[in-house]
Amino acid sequence: MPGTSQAHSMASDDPFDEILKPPPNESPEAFALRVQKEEQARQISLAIDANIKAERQARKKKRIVRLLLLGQSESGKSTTLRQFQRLYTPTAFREERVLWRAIIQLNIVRSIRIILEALEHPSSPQISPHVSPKSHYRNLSDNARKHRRASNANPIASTSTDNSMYDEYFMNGSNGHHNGHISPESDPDSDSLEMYGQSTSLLNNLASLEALKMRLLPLRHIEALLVAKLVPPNEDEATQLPGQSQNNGFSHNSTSGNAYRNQEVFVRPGTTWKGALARARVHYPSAATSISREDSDQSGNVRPLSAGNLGSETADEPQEVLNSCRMDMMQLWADSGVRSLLHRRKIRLEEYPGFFLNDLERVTSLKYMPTDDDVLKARLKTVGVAEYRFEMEVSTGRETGTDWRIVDVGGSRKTWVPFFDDVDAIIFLAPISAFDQVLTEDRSVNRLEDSVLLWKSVCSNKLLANVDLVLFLNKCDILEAKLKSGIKLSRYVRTYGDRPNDMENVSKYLRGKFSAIHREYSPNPRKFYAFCTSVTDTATTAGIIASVRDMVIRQHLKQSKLM
Ligand SMILES: Nc1nc2c(ncn2[C@@H]2O[C@H](COP(=O)(O)OP(=O)(O)OP(=O)(O)O)[C@@H](O)[C@H]2O)c(=O)[nH]1
Ligand SMILES: [Mg+2]
Repeated sequence: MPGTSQAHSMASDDPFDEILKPPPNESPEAFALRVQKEEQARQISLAIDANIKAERQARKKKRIVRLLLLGQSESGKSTTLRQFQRLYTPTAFREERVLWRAIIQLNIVRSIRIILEALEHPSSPQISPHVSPKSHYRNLSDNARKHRRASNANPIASTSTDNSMYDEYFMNGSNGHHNGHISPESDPDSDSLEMYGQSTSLLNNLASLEALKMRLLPLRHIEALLVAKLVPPNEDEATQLPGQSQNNGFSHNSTSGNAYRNQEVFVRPGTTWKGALARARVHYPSAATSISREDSDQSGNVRPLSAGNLGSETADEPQEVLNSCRMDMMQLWADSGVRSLLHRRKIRLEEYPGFFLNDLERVTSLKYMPTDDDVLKARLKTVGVAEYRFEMEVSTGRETGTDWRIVDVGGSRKTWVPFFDDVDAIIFLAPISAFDQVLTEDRSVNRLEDSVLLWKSVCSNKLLANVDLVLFLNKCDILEAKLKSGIKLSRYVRTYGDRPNDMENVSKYLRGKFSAIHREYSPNPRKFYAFCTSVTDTATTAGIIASVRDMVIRQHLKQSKLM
């Protein structure tokens, strides 16, 4: 019979042969049925093969868009990235929220330390990095300033060494003086605790202040615990104080408030994260993976968004300590004398990154779990360059299935250039609220000036000539509060003149300046996209990010010659 002969003709060393071969006395009907079934199975197998092939081809064709986030330290790059994640990979974002609790704990301890150190040194010079120093900026020679500007503001563009630009756009360009940076005058030398000693204030009762400080001592212990958990053991830089390595005239000894304030905990993409993540035993879907280019030889380097090896503890010692110190912390922050000392020293803690003192009751509760807003407000400095990859989880129409690569860079601008290749768009963040502040890393440089020079070098960079630039004039909420509190833009930006010191006029003015630089310095004409943003605000940022997403996709299609 045909079936029998076919079966017998097959190689006899196949172990399935004996089992699968047709029965020797197979009837013609059974034979026909068997052949029919075999054909059906073959068709199914072919269909499966075709499916796999189609999927593979679809994956190949899948859109990969690359977005680069640029801007000075503390401009809001990582926060913008977190907004993308919150919107497009909400599951991963939610699962990571627990990890941010440790960062928030550290942020709280840091704020309290800043207050305590301001009390320790009531008569030291005004040291807030958030206010231009009284005289040092003006005392720098032009050459020294130019040198600092060149090394700080233009490291990414070899063609951009012209530092007169800030003056041109923001100063009375005619006289060439740098007197646009008029620092608010204060008289710190006359500070003493007694002069803040309002009758009800802690500062009026030094014994109770000392007792309160003693009760807050455990905060130092948990700070050390948190730093040890977050920072890899062989990482010196994280605990080194900038003032120690560079004598810039502002360095204090390590016990001073300034030194402490300059010290920031950061995370660096690297292998330690992998082990840390394993210990945390938190599941991260592939959507939230990050690959460090700096460590590209160490492939498969998967970690959560810069949050570290935290969150797995059932008994959370830092949270317990914070909980037990809550009344003292609240008393300290609410104290009228303390507030007036901080005010006089121009330490505006509310504007500092990672400020949670107004939420102490909630965030120190034992069951505290960070909200979306808390995660966006938390401060964790990025060091190095990390590429975060995710596929949009939620359906967003034609963008479904797009693979996003968002590159978030940290302070070291030397590492930016390799990422200018193959970019679809750049979001440049300029924190315009910082017009009266100086860089933490170089207190001779005004933050707005730094942003302007950086914007110019990005606009003029030839590698980016065909890349769409999106400008976020960020921290508009802080800007508005500053203007309302009476801080005048014209004291720092002379060319602002006597225009009204309100949000509408100030933002319009700054937008115009940034736009002019874009127009003048772009190698080829291109569109100018600019938004006034407060990227910590979820509601307003969602709309802006949707616009950016559409723009980036359009740009990507254009570049792929699909449009
Ligand atoms: N109030 C307010 N805070 C903001 C805004 N944007 C960012 N922040 C806060 O500012 C801090 C710094 O933001 P990051 O996103 O960490 O800044 P970054 O540019 O990534 O800084 P580096 O990692 O040092 O380069 C964080 O605590 C944010 O919550 C804003 O628009 N308004
Ligand atoms: Mg960052």
